[in-house]
Amino acid sequence: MSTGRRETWDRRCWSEDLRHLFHQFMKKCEDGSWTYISEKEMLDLQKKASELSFQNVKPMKKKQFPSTLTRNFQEGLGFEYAMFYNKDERRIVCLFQGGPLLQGFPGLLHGGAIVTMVDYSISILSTKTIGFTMTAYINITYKRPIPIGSVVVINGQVDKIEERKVFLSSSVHSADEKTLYSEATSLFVQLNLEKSET
Ligand SMILES: CCCCCCCC(=O)SCCNC(=O)CCNC(=O)[C@H](O)C(C)(C)COP(=O)(O)OP(=O)(O)OC[C@H]1O[C@@H](n2cnc3c(N)ncnc32)[C@H](O)[C@@H]1OP(=O)(O)O
Repeated sequence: MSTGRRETWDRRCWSEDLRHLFHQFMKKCEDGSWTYISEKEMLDLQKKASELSFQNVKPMKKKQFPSTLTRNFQEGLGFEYAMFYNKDERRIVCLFQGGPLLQGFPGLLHGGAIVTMVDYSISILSTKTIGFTMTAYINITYKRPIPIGSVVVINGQVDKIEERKVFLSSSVHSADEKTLYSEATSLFVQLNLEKSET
């Protein structure tokens, strides 16, 4: 099934900064330490998630699952991002450019949009680390406001795994790494599908 979106490097709405960082990370993928998480992989994850049955939620009918929140905006107006995964280091990097529909204070990104992108990035990391998980909590500290249209780098890492619990920390920096915008700590819990199906 098509996402209706082209792969990221085709997007005209990307700023020069985002394109530059994207190509830097694609270079890091050449030795296999990092992998780019493609639109197809994102879509496959979303599709698999839609087929799960847990907490009395019935699986969705095949071919009737919507995109995740972050892909439901017209190109350039909402969440523009690309993610890279480092399996050995249990890390994820999300290059993120927030568009005008994500505005809070005039000219600045809404805090809800920022935490959405952080949460989604680390949910991909925790899911790739131990299987499907949900956010139990995410504690975010906003240190500096993020201008609409600027490019930020979200770094997420797994700090600790205790059975079904994955503890993660994350940060949001400017592309030049000089400004720390936000920091977060979070717990994701692996879905207990057996328990929820009973
Ligand atoms: C592929 C697409 C992915 C996109 C996902 C994007 C990320 C999201 O938006 S997820 C949506 C937001 N999150 C939610 O809606 C989750 C709502 N909460 C829940 O459903 C449940 O509380 C859930 C699944 C987190 C945990 O429930 P359950 O599986 O029954 O676990 P439960 O047995 O209660 O707890 C397991 C362990 O976690 C701990 N735990 C659970 N919640 C918390 C919490 N909030 N704080 C601290 N510890 C917690 C428990 O204490 C327990 O620890 P231990 O094993 O040491 O005793």
